[in-house]
Amino acid sequence: MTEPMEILFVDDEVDFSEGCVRWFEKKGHRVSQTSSGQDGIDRCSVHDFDIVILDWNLPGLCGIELVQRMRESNPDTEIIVLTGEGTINNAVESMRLGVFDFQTKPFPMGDLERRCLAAVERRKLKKENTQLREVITRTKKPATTIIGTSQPMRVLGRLIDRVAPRDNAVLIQGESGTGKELVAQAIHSGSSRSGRPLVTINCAALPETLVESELFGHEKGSFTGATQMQPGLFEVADGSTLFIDEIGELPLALQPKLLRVLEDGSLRRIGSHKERRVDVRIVAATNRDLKTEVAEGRFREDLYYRINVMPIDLPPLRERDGDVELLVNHFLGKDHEMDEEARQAMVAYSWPGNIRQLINTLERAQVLADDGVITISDLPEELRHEHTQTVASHPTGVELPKVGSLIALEREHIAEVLRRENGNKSKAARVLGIERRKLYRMMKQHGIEG
Ligand SMILES: Nc1ncnc2c1ncn2[C@@H]1O[C@H](COP(=O)(O)OP(=O)(O)OP(=O)(O)O)[C@@H](O)[C@H]1O
Repeated sequence: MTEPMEILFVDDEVDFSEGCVRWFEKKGHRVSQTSSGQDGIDRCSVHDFDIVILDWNLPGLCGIELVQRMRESNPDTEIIVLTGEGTINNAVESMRLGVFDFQTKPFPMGDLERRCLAAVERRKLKKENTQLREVITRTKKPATTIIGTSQPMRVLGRLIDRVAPRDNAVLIQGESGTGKELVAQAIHSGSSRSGRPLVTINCAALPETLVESELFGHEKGSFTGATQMQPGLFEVADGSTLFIDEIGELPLALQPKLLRVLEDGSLRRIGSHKERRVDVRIVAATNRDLKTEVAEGRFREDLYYRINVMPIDLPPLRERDGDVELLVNHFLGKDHEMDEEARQAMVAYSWPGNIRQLINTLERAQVLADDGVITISDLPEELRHEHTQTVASHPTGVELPKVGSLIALEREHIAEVLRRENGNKSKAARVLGIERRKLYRMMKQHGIEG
């Protein structure tokens, strides 16, 4: 059984095309027909056919013009020319225009179906090529190993194994820097879609106006600056997984459009009337409480339920007993060591910025360390401070339950980084390992003056 194809016959010999339609429909393909070249062009501009089978000599439009206009309005659709009078010149000319095949009637139906299948194969390869090119230029490749053997991380590992092979949407929730992108990558790697690359978009990293065009694509000239047609990341991720990071930042006006793709896989590029179909699994992540966002009218309830089919909550690093040591060993590398006091400070610290903050801290310490040995003096002030407090109040080394609210800690940390960077938000955001927009939002939440 071959995969069903969507085919349009454009031929003014109505008996002939009706015969073709019946034959192809019996084989399970979706087929339509028209006897007018202009109607064929119009249909192609609103529908994404796999193949158009064209007569070369239609009244009103010459073959070359017809092919040119079809290619312009639909560069992805493959064209097969089937004509009563085939001349070498016409065949050469149509091939030059990118037509897949040029055949003369009568042509056996079985052979025509085989040519169609070959054309669809070429269409798939072209699409895969475009996808790969886009993925290489528009996404970065995250690391793949998730480090951690603590109880919550073992539970998480089992959950990922269960969720990955299913095709439902997944919502990953967790504080900033807890590894949401890494988990998304693991889910994708464990799915049947893993042969294709994971495609990523971060809604917080893009200006609101660009999010729509990045996700859904745009046609040439659809807005100022749209000098080239660009497929959206949904099209790039066709057959694969799209990771939508910071989905809580998705503008309210765009949310119905996302809901629609999730419901029936259909979308329209900006500036296009043509409906396209995609087969994309969504993995979304957020560090906002989406339920609150729904309650406060910033996130659509229907979209929330649609993406929250399989929720995964990532624990913050401070709740992963024993994992800090493992992460330190992993990210320290072969060229550096860390003395005992520094290790204790790393373990005792509450890591409001989670693993990302830990990695940044180690990178900084590696630069400062003398002779490759990291000591407490190479660690940032907030770690030294917390360490001193722990040691002072617990000279016997008894494990101390952490005091003070995490929110207060987060506030203090942001304020301190801003102070150190003399109020420069871009630099502070880089040090904190978060996007600038997110820093602004957190400053607002914590009431930190900018
Ligand atoms: N368990 C882990 N093992 C190894 N590396 C990790 C782990 N968790 C996170 N990381 C690393 O920490 C960094 C931050 O992780 P990631 O970007 O996945 O976090 P996030 O939760 O998506 O953050 P944000 O909400 O800010 O986007 C990345 O470099 C990631 O590779």
